[in-house]
Amino acid sequence: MEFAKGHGTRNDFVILPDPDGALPLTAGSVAALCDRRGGIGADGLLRVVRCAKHPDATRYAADAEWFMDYWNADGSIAEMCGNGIRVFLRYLVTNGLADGPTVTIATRSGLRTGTVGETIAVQMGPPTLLGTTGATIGEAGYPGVAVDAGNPHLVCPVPAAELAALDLTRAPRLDPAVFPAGANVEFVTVLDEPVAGADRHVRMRVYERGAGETESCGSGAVAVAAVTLREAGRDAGTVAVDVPGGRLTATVTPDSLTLAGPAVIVATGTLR
Ligand SMILES: N[C@@H](CCC[C@H](N)C(=O)O)C(=O)O
Repeated sequence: MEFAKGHGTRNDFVILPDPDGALPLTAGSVAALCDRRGGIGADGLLRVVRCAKHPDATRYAADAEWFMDYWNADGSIAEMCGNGIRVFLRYLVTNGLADGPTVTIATRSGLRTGTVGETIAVQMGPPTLLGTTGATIGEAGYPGVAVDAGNPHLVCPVPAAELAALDLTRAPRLDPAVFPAGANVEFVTVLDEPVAGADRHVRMRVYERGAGETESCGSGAVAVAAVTLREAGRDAGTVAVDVPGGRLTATVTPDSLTLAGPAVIVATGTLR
């Protein structure tokens, strides 16, 4: 079985081409492939399958050829992955499976259209800011804003000195009444250093549901940008989001959100 490996700002993915949906993927087989010692190693897995061949995507078959079947490293399934979409688009265009530069794919959260160039920009749709809630790490509480970015997020502003010191080796505890299916938790600090072309500049760390601390999370950057702009009293603007793996840029208008950043394929191979 052929595979590829790619990443977007070091949020990394195993890519499995399975146009006809023939692979019997299970939580166990995905977790084994994503295992960094016994498998290929990744934060998640992207199955490249035709919409017409996957039960979660047949309704999109008239509008998109390909479905991003996204799995977290622990074998759980997620609705959305902002870095995964960009890597998925890079894979499609690099392998001649889609004509660029503009490609629409299906996800469990709906159709998404991206533009493939040196970087890849995806129309993510406007996130929904929900109520305030919080996370707990050890004895410390972190108030934040719940955000639906296609998948669930909690955005917690923290001072710069605290951001680097946070222990994200274990999952922050959440209110199960707010997040019955868990959530990705972003901790964010607004930075003073301006970035050309951006209205706001922030630094983010993330604990991803189903993967642990990762070096980047595209949907997390979307959630962070929406919260950052709202707290600045703005309904539009561009936010530069620095993550441990690089920089993402989120541009918000009242009815859209575009996520942009690098996405690369680093290897191809054969599974034994
Ligand atoms: N890394 C992704 C998000 C992947 C899914 C997430 N862990 C979840 O369970 O919702 C991104 O770049 O958005």
